[in-house]
Amino acid sequence: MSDLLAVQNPSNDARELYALLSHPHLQALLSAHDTVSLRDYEPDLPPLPKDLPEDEEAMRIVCLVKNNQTLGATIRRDDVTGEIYIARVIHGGLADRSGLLHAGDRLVEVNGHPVFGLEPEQIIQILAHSHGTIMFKVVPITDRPVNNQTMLYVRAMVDYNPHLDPSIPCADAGMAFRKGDILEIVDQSDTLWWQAVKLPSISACAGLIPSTSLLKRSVLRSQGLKVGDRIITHLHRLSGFRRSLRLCRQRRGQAFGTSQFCTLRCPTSCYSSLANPYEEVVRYQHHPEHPHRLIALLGPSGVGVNELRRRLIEINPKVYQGAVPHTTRPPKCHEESGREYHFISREQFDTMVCNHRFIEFGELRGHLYGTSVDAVKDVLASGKICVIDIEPYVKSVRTAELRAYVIFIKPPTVEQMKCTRMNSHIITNYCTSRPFKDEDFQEIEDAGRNMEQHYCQYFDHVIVNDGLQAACVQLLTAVRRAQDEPQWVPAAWIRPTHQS
Ligand SMILES: Nc1ncnc2c1ncn2[C@@H]1O[C@H](COP(=O)(O)OP(=O)(O)OP(=O)(O)O)[C@@H](O)[C@H]1O
Repeated sequence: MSDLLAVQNPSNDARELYALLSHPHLQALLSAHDTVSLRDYEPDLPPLPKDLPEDEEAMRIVCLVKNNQTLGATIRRDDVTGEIYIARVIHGGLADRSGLLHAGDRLVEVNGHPVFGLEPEQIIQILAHSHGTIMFKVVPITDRPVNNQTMLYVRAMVDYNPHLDPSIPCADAGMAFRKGDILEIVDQSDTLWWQAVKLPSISACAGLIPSTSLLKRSVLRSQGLKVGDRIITHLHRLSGFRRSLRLCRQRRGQAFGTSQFCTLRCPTSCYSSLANPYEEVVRYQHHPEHPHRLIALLGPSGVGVNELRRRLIEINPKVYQGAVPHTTRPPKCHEESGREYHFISREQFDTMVCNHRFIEFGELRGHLYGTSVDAVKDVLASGKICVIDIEPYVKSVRTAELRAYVIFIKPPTVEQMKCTRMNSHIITNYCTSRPFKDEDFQEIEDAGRNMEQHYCQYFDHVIVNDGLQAACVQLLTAVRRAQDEPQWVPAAWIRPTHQS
């Protein structure tokens, strides 16, 4: 300031600088800076004793203030030496955020208690009874591994509860998840126990989850199987699957046992949650220039899947369309091949089955019916959104080719169905219908629960079909969202993986 004042005939810039520096706020800021920069912040440590041995280990004293959160670290005892080590530091937990404790650090004292020779449970007790600041004396690990892992996102295909898993090192550090949950795996450095957060994440702190191989083993064990056993997922015989038989689904029984259908596409035999308990997923935004995603609706028979599908198409037939099915039955006089059905011979139909060209097929009154992949692709190629209803075996539509967005139509409670379906009719057979009975509602509810329990991991969206109008609006919104907003999809759709 004084230098500036001393300048004779100061330039405009110098004058402006002087005016700025004279401003009281800036003066206060400069004064605060000078005060802080002159202060000595070094800790006042006692001088090191002169007779320290050469090989004295460098120790680190770490003080953490414990709040309601757990410390976010697990410990292990080396059975040979009796030393206690930090086994892992939970990503985002208190210890991790302090940046002062690392997996592999040797624990020497906790709050002044030497821990050598103690059992991990005894140390956990010391920690559990400590409040406020906890002091750890540790010998830091010398070669800390560099964490160069990339983020991995997976969809859980099975349920997991750490409190029911006897093999987890610390159940409280574990993270429970349900089928269909999206997990962000933040640490895979341990081959057995990974760390993950559930998305959308409300906590920055990760939890322990079993690695793929460990989870596979524990799921197999719970099913009474061993690693290496050939997994054949059973077709869950759920009562209440689609009854209207507009397309009679899944030709069951002897006919499919014939050699002709030996390569019959069995939607579940090779598609098992047990084989892949975590499905790798990526965030996928449908590109406006690519064909739309297929919309696949499923739900228990009688819940209203077809009613909703029909109404959606009716809203805007220029945008939404069903796929034209194939059949071996002869055309009726008003029918035209490629409009109501693709009329084909039994031999042609069998060839398509053998070539896996059907998403679903079945037999009704001696005739075969099926929805083909090509019929769906034709609709998609025309720029429309194809809407089909399927049985819950979704393997045939969860492909890179069709990229199906699966919507589960869930029944409301029996009491609610009694109100909303008072004037509706259930289709009991190919073409006959009658008013709903109470048993029908119970059957729909049971079948819905069963379906959800077995297949919820494949649902991208769930709509409760209570009021028809409201369900229709929800369907419209969900279908738009499927095309316009980013969604989690199997990584194999975007880049082939070993799972594909
Ligand atoms: N929310 C609703 N409120 C009232 N009636 C409904 C509702 N949803 C569907 N319905 C009626 O219930 C009956 C059965 O619906 P729909 O045929 O769509 O069942 P579905 O799920 O396709 O089963 P299926 O294929 O076995 O027939 C129809 O008469 C339909 O109009």
